[in-house]
Amino acid sequence: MTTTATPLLQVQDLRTVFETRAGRVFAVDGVDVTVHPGECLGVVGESGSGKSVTFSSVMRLVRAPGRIVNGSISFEGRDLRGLSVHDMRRIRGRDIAMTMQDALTALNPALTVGEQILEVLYAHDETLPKGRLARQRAARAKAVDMLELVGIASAGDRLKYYPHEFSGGMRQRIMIAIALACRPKLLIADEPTTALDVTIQAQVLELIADIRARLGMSVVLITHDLGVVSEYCDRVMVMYAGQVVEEGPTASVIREPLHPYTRGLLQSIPRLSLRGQKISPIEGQVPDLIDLPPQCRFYSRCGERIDACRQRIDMRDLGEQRRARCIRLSEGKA
Ligand SMILES: Nc1ncnc2c1ncn2[C@@H]1O[C@H](COP(=O)(O)OP(=O)(O)OP(=O)(O)O)[C@@H](O)[C@H]1O
Ligand code: NI
Repeated sequence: MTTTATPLLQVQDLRTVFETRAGRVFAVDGVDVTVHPGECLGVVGESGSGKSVTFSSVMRLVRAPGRIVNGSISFEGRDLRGLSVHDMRRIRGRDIAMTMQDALTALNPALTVGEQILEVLYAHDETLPKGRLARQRAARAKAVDMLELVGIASAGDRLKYYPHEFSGGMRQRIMIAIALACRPKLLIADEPTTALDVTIQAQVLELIADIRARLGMSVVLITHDLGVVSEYCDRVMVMYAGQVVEEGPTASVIREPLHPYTRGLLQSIPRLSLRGQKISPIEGQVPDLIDLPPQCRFYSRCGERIDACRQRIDMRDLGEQRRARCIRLSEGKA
């Protein structure tokens, strides 16, 4: 990966809102994302920070009452927001695939896993032969390959199983198999492991890393776990209350976090917090995303706040691919 290469995905100033009875929820509020070819980008932040909505917006899968109100989404230089529904469907599955947070609801309970993989292949795989029988045979062979690739034994037989006949970990693998069926250039994995026990978590993550290396694809890994990010991601983007608050190469962000929120996240993880430091969760709650005052969104929870934080805070470019949204950085301390 070189930083000068044209990005695979570039999102600028994305805003996605939900119109609710209580008011307009600014779920994603001015988010920029860059994913380079071949890299793995980690996206972290507490529950409700806008991680899933950001990437559902990229896939144009946000449902009413949600909608994208601003921003550009460019994939290999093509503007995804301007594509027809038909063209967008071709991009999904073929170029970009996303696995959803909840595998059980994301899979269709009424179809066998084989049928679900075949559906994707028939819709997107242009390398399948034309004749009906040859096409069926080739697609089935590919479906078996995909299940084997994600480590499911007796794949040929398992094609006939329904989603509920698999364990949670297996269902995540199946979702990954479906996502990878057309060899996308970008895989967006939304919390692929939260529901799983530690051993299976590691297996699923190793699997994604392995396939990424073999297929040369880019990965966006959405997770609560900075430990996972430190192990698997080249760069990390930290989200808080609908905004990106810090971004940079993983090793340097973990070694020297610039935003107080990132420091808070690190201190709440036993295996990453600095030795001798007390492990402590961040106190307080994420602010209500309706009627946000123009001030640092972390203000109420920040131990380092000053009066000047009560104004609009922009992202600052700090060199060496580091960016953070904290006014105290300009004072030379943060
Ligand atoms: N259907 C909806 N209606 C109203 N608001 C919504 C809806 N879906 C999401 N939101 C708002 O968008 C915010 C961001 O949600 P999102 O799912 O992106 O968070 P997340 O960072 O993925 O959290 P988690 O880690 O729990 O998955 C939520 O806090 C919520 O306020
Ligand atoms: Ni989410």
